[in-house]
Amino acid sequence: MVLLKLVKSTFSDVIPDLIKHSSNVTQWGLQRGTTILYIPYLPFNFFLEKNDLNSKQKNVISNISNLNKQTKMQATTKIVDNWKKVLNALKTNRNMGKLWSKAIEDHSEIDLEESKKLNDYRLAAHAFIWSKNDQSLWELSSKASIMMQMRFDGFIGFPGGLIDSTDASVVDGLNRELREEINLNEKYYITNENYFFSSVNHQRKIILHFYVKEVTQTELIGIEKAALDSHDYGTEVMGIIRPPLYDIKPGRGFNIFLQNQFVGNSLLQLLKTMSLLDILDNQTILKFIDSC
Ligand SMILES: O=c1[nH]cnc2c1ncn2[C@H]1C[C@H](O)[C@@H](COP(=O)(O)OP(=O)(O)O)O1
Repeated sequence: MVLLKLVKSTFSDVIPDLIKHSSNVTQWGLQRGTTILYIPYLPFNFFLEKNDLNSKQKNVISNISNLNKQTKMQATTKIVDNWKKVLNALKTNRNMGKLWSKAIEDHSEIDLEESKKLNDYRLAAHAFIWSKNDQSLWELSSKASIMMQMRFDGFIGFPGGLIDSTDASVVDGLNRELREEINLNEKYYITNENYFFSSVNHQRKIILHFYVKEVTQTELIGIEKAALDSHDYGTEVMGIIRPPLYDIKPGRGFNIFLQNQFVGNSLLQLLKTMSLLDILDNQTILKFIDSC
């Protein structure tokens, strides 16, 4: 990390546009004051292929590219460690209900290719449809609006469902479910590019695929309104909800929402996806769980 600080101060003069921004990453559990490089979205090859760079500059970019890989690995280890703390807090928090700690024990993450080998397992797929948020309530704001639903069984979950043998693919089955449950317009249909991660429950022999679709705030409101006309509205789907991501003191807001009952591993899917999309960092998630 110290090395990276050095790199930043030395090289930022050489290629100022390469180092877009550096940040304290306390949310990843690194010590305050630690600086890491935040590498721009453009791939390094983009810079290496630029004709106006001299060989020294290209060398610098190659070195930073290698450091970037190392930094990512270190940061990922920290994220994974912190994620374990989140899982542990979820398991041990008494206010979150026995059902929830069982859900965490029963589900584990599985690689997509690995999951294809479990061919006697049922498949289900659910979607995290969300937008960045530009609305605020008094002085409170949240970074995102996320679509979840109150189900017929009193549990909260994401729209989606079991994949049928008649569905041409997982994504086709998911879009069929989204049509039935939330009347999703086909222009928002999920594609393989929206795939995020998969979980498995070996006891119940089911694989849960999870997809993420970002839309604009206006589009999300349109999707929510259209859901009222869905086939399943009022029967399987009792209402569309948005998790209130607010941090309201004392102890109100998202931590109250966390005390609901969530179907399958949907709460894990919610927290993990918010963490990966940087909607809420792991430290904040831990704080919310601890204040349940
Ligand atoms: O949002 C969810 N996240 C993870 N797992 C979920 C979610 N919703 C349901 N489930 C589990 C529960 C079941 O084992 C299967 C399928 O349930 P469901 O979505 O109710 O399926 P149908 O609509 O009946 O096809 O996934």
